[in-house]
Amino acid sequence: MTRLFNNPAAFADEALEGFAAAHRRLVRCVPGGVVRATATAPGQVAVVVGGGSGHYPAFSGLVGQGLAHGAAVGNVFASPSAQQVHQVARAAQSGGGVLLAFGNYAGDVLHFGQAAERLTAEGVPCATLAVTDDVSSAAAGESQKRRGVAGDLAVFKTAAAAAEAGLPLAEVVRLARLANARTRSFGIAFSGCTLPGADAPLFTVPAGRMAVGLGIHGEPGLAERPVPSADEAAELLVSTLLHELPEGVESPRGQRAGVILNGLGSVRYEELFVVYRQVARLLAEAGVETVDPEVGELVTSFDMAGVSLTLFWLTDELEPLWTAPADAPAYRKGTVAPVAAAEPSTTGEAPEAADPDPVENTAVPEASEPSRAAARTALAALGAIEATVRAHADELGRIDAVAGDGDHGIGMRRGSEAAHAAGRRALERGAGAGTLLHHAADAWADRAGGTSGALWGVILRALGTALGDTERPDAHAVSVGVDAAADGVMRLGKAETGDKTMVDALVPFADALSDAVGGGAPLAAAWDTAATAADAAAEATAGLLPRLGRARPHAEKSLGTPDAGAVSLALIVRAVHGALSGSTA
Ligand SMILES: Nc1ncnc2c1ncn2[C@@H]1O[C@H](COP(=O)(O)OP(=O)(O)O)[C@@H](O)[C@H]1O
Ligand SMILES: O=C(COP(=O)(O)O)[C@@H](O)CO
Repeated sequence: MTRLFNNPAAFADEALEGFAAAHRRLVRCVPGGVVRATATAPGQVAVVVGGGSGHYPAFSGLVGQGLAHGAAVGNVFASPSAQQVHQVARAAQSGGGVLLAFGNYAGDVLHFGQAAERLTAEGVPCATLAVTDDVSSAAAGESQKRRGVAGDLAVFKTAAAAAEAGLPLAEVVRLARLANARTRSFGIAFSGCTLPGADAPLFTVPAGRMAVGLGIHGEPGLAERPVPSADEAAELLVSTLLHELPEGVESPRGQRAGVILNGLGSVRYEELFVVYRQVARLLAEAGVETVDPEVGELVTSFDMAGVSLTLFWLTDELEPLWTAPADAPAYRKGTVAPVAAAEPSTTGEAPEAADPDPVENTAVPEASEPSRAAARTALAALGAIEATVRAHADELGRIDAVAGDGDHGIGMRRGSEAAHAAGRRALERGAGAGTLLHHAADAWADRAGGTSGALWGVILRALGTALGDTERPDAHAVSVGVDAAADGVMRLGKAETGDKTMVDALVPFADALSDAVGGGAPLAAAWDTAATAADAAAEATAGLLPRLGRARPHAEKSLGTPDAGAVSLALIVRAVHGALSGSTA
């Protein structure tokens, strides 16, 4: 239970503010997250990590000498936005290029990927790496689908120590990839976590049982077993990881391994040590030499009662990177060489150099009167979207919690509120429909983060591009925009119909709209027909098994429950129909 909070929606921002105030010697806040407060050598590669809040010390607590140069910090259990990642990377980089490293989650992959594209286009060499250490989240042959959990630390530490040693970006990336390929984690849980403001945990485990194969976002485990003794828990963790050795490790005997026994949030340190006692014995029996083991909370999930074990199979070149000194708020090792506090100039960018507010600082292109009239309708539609998302936020969170992380309502609410506010400011400045929707798109993606934030940004941007600022948009233009939105979502998210995502509501909606418009129906009537199709299609996702995203490892659990993103899309297009019916567009 998270007991101390003010406004749950502000929890992540307020926690970050307090964290930075407590660790001023080591970190400083920049828009989007934190960077080192200490100077970085010019030309050094910057390792920028990040992810959602709720996992402390991941990710902000791992920023400091010998560890990350910056962390982009998202909302609770939601990836930071591309804009946040970009801002943190600009502030952290010092001329040697940037490695963006994060756990392999859909939202992180989308947003860090977009930020990387933007940095590269600006001339900052940039690479990305998604950590995939969780053996329970996909089979060994599909390791690229695995989630990133406590093995994040092994990969981040390797990359950062390589950067600190002055290696160029290509070498830092190679070593970080090698570390990822040789890191495996597995966990168990006794109870789920409760998000700030929520009145129930994201999952529960019956008394006397434990969940096996946990995630770090309150995803339920993949199986249940009786609660073991500490020694039996150690046996399960060790045997599972020894069962799946990485390529290049034929047998555990004679190997050297970094070890992380990680508490997920409410397992006490003494309990961890009792378990570690047996972990160490079993590894020794198997002939594994442990190197600098870590026992403590390294990647948490609020107050979740759980434990995970990570083995980082070392090589001669990885071991010195694992044992290298570091000084971060939540991770200290050895003694780092003293360095001066960072001057804005040593980070390559002034810390205040945030991306300008797109609405306040971008010239609003001239728009025709018919397009400004359409912009008023678009704003009314954004208002209707905000209202319907607010009214259904709890329900969307509950649907998402069945097999996902329960944050869909929170993210959609943040995004829709920001989009409506940005649209209002754009209209006040005389924007046409296209520009208004572009501003709303950027605001949604930036404020919401997460998978749906990136995808709703794509939807609104595609619509804005189709409507433009000069013509009076007709039903055909709107339908073309919706088709482009569906194409854009599938291109970015790589989901197809049948994967149990929002695509399963968006594509039928786009097709039905296009058919009705092609048949001569006026926009409001065509939209009505299409919204009905989207509703039916969203309901029908209850019968699908997820093949992508957070829910995929829990496919069976999600059977019988519709996809949260498909449901929110159907609710939204129904609400927009109300706004269109009242307009002359
Ligand atoms: N690759 C994808 N393509 C399209 N939609 C996706 C994809 N992955 C997930 N989604 C949609 O995103 C929804 C979850 O959104 P959100 O709560 O923001 O996710 P997360 O917390 O996983 O980032 C899912 O219900 C699904 O509809
Ligand atoms: O939840 C996280 C990011 O994944 P999403 O797919 O955006 O939910 C985050 O906590 C781990 O980085």
